[in-house]
Amino acid sequence: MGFKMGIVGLPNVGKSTLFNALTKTAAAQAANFPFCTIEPNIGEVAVPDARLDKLAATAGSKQIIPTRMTFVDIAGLVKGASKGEGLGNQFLANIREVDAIAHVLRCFEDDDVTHVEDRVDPVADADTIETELMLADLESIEKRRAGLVRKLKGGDKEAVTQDRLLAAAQAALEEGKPARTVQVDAEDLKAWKMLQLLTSKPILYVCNVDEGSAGAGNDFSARVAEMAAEQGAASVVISAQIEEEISQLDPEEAEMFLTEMGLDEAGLDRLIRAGYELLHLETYFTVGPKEARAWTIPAGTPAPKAAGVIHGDFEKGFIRAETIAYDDFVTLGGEQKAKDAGKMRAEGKQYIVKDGDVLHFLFNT
Ligand SMILES: Nc1ncnc2c1ncn2[C@@H]1O[C@H](COP(=O)(O)OP(=O)(O)OP(=O)(O)O)[C@@H](O)[C@H]1O
Ligand SMILES: [Mg+2]
Repeated sequence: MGFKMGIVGLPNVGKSTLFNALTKTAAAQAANFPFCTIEPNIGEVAVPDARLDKLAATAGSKQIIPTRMTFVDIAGLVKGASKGEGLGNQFLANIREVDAIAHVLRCFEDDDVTHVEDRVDPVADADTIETELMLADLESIEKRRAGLVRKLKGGDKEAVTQDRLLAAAQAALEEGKPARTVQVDAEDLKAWKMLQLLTSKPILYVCNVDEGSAGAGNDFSARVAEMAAEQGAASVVISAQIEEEISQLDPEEAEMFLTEMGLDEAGLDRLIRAGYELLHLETYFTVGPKEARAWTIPAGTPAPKAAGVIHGDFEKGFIRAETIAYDDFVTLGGEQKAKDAGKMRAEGKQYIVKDGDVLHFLFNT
């Protein structure tokens, strides 16, 4: 499956620095000039989950394999981007392809680091980007609706749904509201997602603050948090520069460094988890002596589909899932003991997997 989070924002706000920190590489060129990034950088990031370590310790698993999420570092956008300014439309396709947006906002003062608009104002920056995305959506909606006219005359059912959804998005956008404010019925969700509207994607604001504000945030990030709350969006505070430094350290050094800075965990972990929540993703585990492994599923996934994440055959030949809740597994002391205590359930095809389930799939091939 794979879930993709796009890193979006004005040029030179720290997107590539953040990407490098997340992927613990120097894969993306990060430098103090606008439009440093042109081609998107794509990287997979382990989703931190303390439960996985506990499960591995309980079962004596040799290897720990976290689940992963993809981040895409996208070129910076500027005012007029929807009309071709800056890198123009090139980046829009990159944004269309992601499942959610991490919108990086500059929340640090530093006269040496260029701001494309020569001032630090994250709320205005957020507005600049959102406006461009809304304009791009409006333009693409107009084009697409014009392209549907013939099919609509023919009564094509799919076209009718598409046009109805596009019209709803258009109405919101014309009122200056992003497409994500449109209430979509459950049965339309799939078609809605297929429209890939830029402003329909869930958004997480990332406040890139100065080193000293990594713990408590600053006035800029407080204003972003306020704006996010008004929109019903999430925001996290992070210092991309510090995170990049921490990501280069070995785990013990990193822990010491975090303590020194008064942080209880790396901002990246919070960011990755926030992204996971934003996408309504959940985790189930497979645990044995060889490995303890985490797998990602959308919330509400039935057992056979969850099995299919491991292998298509698991889904096709699904018989049942031996299921132990995470807490039972850990407090009772592993699979056998949980089973002895009557805490292993045999779940069938209708079972909706719960976050934290430890599963063992039985299947036919
Ligand atoms: N929290 C921070 N505090 C101070 N400087 C920072 C911080 N985060 C990033 N920077 C600096 O800002 C500059 C731009 O960073 P980066 O290249 O990551 O931006 P970008 O958003 O990817 O830009 P572009 O859109 O041009 O690709 C770099 O010099 C980086 O070191
Ligand atoms: Mg960059």
